[in-house]
Amino acid sequence: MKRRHRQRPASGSPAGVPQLAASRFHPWFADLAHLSLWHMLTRLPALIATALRWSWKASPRDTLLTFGLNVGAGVFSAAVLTAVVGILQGLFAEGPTPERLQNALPSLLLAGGAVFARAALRSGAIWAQGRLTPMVERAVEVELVTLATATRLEAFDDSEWCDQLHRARSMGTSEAGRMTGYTVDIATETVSLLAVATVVTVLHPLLLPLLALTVAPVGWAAVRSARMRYERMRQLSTSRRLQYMYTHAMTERDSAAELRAYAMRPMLLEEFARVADHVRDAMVAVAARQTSTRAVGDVLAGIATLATYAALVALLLGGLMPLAVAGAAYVALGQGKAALDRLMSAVNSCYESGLYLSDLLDAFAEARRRTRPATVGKDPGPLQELRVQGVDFAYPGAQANALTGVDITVNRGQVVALVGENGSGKSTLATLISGLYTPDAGGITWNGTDIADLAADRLHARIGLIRQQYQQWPFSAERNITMAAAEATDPDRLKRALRLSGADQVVDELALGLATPLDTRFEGGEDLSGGQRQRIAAARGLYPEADLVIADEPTAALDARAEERLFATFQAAAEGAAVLLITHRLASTRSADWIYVLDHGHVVEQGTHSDLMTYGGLYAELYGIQAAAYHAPSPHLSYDDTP
Ligand SMILES: Nc1ncnc2c1ncn2[C@@H]1O[C@H](COP(=O)(O)OP(=O)(O)OP(=O)(O)O)[C@@H](O)[C@H]1O
Repeated sequence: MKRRHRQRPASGSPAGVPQLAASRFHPWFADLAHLSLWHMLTRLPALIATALRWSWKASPRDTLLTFGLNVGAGVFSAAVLTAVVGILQGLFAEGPTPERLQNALPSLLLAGGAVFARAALRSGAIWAQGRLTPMVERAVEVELVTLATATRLEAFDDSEWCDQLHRARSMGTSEAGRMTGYTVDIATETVSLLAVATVVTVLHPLLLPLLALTVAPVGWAAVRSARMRYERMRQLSTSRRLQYMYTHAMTERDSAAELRAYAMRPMLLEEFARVADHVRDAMVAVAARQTSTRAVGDVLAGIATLATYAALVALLLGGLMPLAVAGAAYVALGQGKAALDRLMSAVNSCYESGLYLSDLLDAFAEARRRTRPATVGKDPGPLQELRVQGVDFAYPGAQANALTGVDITVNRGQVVALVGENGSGKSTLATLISGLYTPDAGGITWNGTDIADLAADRLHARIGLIRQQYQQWPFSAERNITMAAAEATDPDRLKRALRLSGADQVVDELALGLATPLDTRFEGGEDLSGGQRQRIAAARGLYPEADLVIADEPTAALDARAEERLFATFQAAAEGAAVLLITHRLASTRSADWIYVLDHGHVVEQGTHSDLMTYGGLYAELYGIQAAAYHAPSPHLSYDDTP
């Protein structure tokens, strides 16, 4: 028996509001809040390489253009700086003014040309990057949905995988696009900084250490302030999740009716206000710390700048540096500081985005691990016999098995019923038989071959599934039944499925008939009643003309006439196929060829209706309870029929 390991709840919920379970949604915030610059710089190359690989995959041409043009623009920035040095040297040289102007003219022309070239390259780079970012986003989004939809169903019962996928979907794909921009910024600013470093070294060897002195506090302050941002995100992530949950519950259509019917508004508003106050207080507290750290950074940067300029003046007064060089150094140091500021910001952002990108790539790898190719395996062939032998199954993280040692057989031409009380394992068994879950022990065979060895796509094509919890897709009524593109629809099969399920009456009442979108968010979209939805779901299961129809509570929402019609359909369907029927309506199991009774995941009884009634066990008891309800005397009505 499996044991569930409960996670300790995360702190961060305001008093009086339920504690949220620990979030795995923002695992990076804690790391980032304690990050050292060195750690960041050592991991950065690998993250940048990953971003470049995706950019290249998305569009080699735009990647080359984006980086080439940006780096080119950085080189022309260096040319501008060199020209400025030339201009200053020309202007501050000895001699009459016209001569000095003439000396400065070539540098002036060079500066003008370089500024023009830089602007042209920047425009080109912005255009190329504007194309590249959506291409990268598209590439990762397509990869994500391609891989996520191929994973096996049980992956979605694992909350760790669901969190990982949610994170990849909501953060990874957008951050992957941004990462390209940050990588470009790092390349551009590195070129600018190298250019400044080269120019100042040429001007005077002492200027390079002075440049380093000026920029060090800027770098320190940038890393500190980023760390505080992460710290704030970490502190608030639980409250933000709570806020999101409450906002969702108070503004969505699904919860709107209950919110009003149960007069939940005051209670929800009060809890929401408590969470909002908590967020506000935390923000205010962090803002104070952030301001003081930023002030320290600014003061240090100011002191360093003053020291640098004092050193420049000292060099100037000591006759160690001509005035023109000092002027150029002043300009260069200012540019170097600005370039480093931008570089540090790009490094921070790139690192953060890179973590989400690596998270996304981990999700890709995890999805591949959880996938079994649908097309690999044998063809199941028409069903003769389906056997479930000694099957055990537990949901991931569940305390107990949902099924233990289950044996059942379904033969072609039979209607086999699964009955049992709530939670006894009927739906789980149906899901295993349809090949969506894999048993932990035992096996399920289709004509003697384990279904794990069959091609999943061909197996699914032979099974018509009417699920207990069916999804109404934001598609037309037709596509909600065929689950395929319009051009792939088989009109005869569609007509048959509509007739057998009773969905024909539903479609007749829709304004646009089969073309009506079953979602009011679409133009002409309509909503269906619970029973109408169930008829559509039944038609979906009957459309494939399958060898095995698995019907899990197919009539729970149907009216008496529709229910009778659907059960008759199953009887008829069984003539050419097999039907596995799960139902609590025991009147309809009387005519089943065989009945299995499940209790706490075990098959506890089996036989025909009369066998089980004679046996006098759980089935007879449940049947008796239902029958008694129909025989019970009523002041207004009296039924003398059994169910
Ligand atoms: N996705 C899931 N993750 C974890 N446990 C699950 C999941 N689905 C079902 N269970 C558990 O497995 C057991 C069997 O559930 P199952 O849905 O198969 O019962 P059932 O017989 O179909 O019930 P009902 O008559 O209410 O539809 C129950 O204890 C249930 O709580």
